[in-house]
Formats: sequence, C-alpha cells, structure tokens
Amino acid sequence: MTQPPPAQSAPAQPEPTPAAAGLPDGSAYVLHIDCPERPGLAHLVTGFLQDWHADILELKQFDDFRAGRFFLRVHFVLDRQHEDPGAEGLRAAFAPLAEQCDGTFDIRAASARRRVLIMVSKFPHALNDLLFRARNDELGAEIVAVVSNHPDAQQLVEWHKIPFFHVPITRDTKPAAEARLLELVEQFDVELVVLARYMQIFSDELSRTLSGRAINIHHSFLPSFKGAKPYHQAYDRGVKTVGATAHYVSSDLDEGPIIAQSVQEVDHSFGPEELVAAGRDTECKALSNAVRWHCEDRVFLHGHRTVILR
Ligand SMILES: Nc1nc2c(c(=O)[nH]1)N[C@@H](CN(C=O)c1ccc(C(=O)N[C@@H](CCC(=O)O)C(=O)O)cc1)CN2
Repeated sequence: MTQPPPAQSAPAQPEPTPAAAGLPDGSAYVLHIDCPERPGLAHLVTGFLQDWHADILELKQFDDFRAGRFFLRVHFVLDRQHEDPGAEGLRAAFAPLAEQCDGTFDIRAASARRRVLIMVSKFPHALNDLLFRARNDELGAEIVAVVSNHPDAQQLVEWHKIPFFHVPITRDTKPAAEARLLELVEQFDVELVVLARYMQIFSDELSRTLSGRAINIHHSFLPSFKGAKPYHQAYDRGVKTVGATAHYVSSDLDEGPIIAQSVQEVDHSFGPEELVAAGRDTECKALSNAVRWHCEDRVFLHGHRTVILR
C-alpha cells in the first residue's frame, strides 16, 4: 500500500514557490466519495489529505440523514515540496479508507477532461451552446465526436474540427444504428453521451448499457409535459413559465434522475413558436450545467434522485 511521505520539518529557508495569484503551487486533484452515513467521515477524508500535505481548495458535503447516506467532494492541491504519487497512487492510498467506510470513491487529476460524445437531430441550439462552451473550456469536457440522424449539423461540427457521424435511423434500422453508436463510444473512449435534442428513443438495452453515462435535455420542466412536443402541450395548458430539464437517460422516457432544471417566464401572448424560442435558452442553461457538474464529479446518483455538490 502506498504510504504518505514522513512529515518533514520545514527547510530552514524554504525555496520561494511561484504561487500564481496566491494559489498553492502543486498538482491538483478531485476526490469524491459516497458511503453509508456515520460520524467522523469528513475527518477520515481531511485526515488523509493532511497526511499527504494537501491544501483544500473546495470541500462540499451532504449528510442525507433521511436515507443514511454521506456524500463528499473535495478539490485539493498537493504541496510541491512533498511527494506526488499521482492520481493512481492516491487512489491506492485511499482505497483502504474507502473500504473501511464501505464507500464508492474516485480520485482524478483536476485537469482531466471527460471525453464526451454529443447526439443531435434537427435543432442545433443546444449542440451549438455546448461546442462553444467546450471550446472555452467551461465544461470540464472534451467533445470527441458528434453523432446525428440528420446531416444538418455537419458543417457546424466540422468547423470546430470535431468528427461528425451521420447515422440515419428508422424503426427497422434502429438496432444497427445503436450498434454503430456503441462502436463510436468504444472507438473514441467516450465517458459521457449527451443527447442535445436528439429525438430518437434509446432502446431499453442501450439505456441500460449507458446508464449513468447518458444525459438528455427534455424541453419542459419535468414532470410536466413528458414525451413529444412539450411546448405545444404547454401552450394548450396556458402556462406562464416554460422550462427545461437535464436528466440521465433511462428506459422510461423522460423519467431518468434529474440533474439540472431552468425556467423562463412567458405570458398569454406567446404562441407555440414563441414558447419554443423562449425555451431555447433554458435548454442550453440546464444542459450545460448538467454536463459541467457531471464532468466535474459533482453529481451523485442516489436511487432515483441526484445529489449535486456544486
Ligand atoms: N430511453 C430514452 N431515450 C430517450 C430519452 C429518454 O428519456 N429515454 N429522451 C429522449 C428525448 N426526448 C425528450 O426529451 C424525446 C425524444 C423523442 C420522443 C418521441 O416520441 N419521438 C418519436 C418516436 C421516435 C422513436 O420511436 O425513437 C415520436 O415523436 O413519436 C419523445 C421524447 C431521447 N431518447
């Protein structure tokens, strides 16, 4: 088992470290863990970090006493003057503690970017927003490929120098199209699939295969207006607010665990087309938040719900 370096007395005259903007100088990591709730869990994690001479930049936790579950996420920097075992070494060192509390955990380099494949059909606004945000490194993600059942988005995607795959789909070709998607997931080592207004329903098998690794944006404030044409359903209902919901994909359409939601006020003067236009920004906001929080290891699946440490 990897051992923390022995505590050393500070050197007589420590070398001045290049502390840019006052931040500690060293390798940054993110640790996240969830486990059965009991006293002392935060101390278990912070004691481990102290043993490794880490500076904590951000620590968020949630004690779900109702469900008896504990959630914690910590962003930390190792002091450059001490050993840096890398993410693998830190995982090996923390594993016995995680086992001790029956926890599920991971430790990753804070600089790591999740490899994301985006799926889209005809409406490009959510895709466009994610491409822009990823280009600005706002998402903790690298978009490695885009798949669509229509050719419309090819020029936009290839402008971003990202591979585009047109995979047409019909009821008869759905099994082959889903197999092609999984080939691309494998080929590009994809960690997250994002349905950015992809309007084809995943089979139960594909939903299970990508469970916890596929996020959809539904263009309504769920649980209202599930299924097709939610803005038309909202217009018929005479709503005064439209919204969008980013959720994990499950076999039950639009029923997956909710990650992020966003709303926008409307009024009686909005027809269906105006509701669609008003809703676009809410879709982009909810989806980009969900993708960023997932890629930054801030989302914990907790039964049918999520815990978001943001
Ligand atoms: N297994 C899942 N697949 C998909 C989900 C999901 O939650 N689980 N979300 C949809 C996106 N979506 C709403 O956000 C949605 C897309 C399409 C339809 C729909 O009914 N489409 C066609 C039928 C297409 C098909 O049979 O594949 C239709 O209009 O009749 C409803 C909601 C993405 N996939």
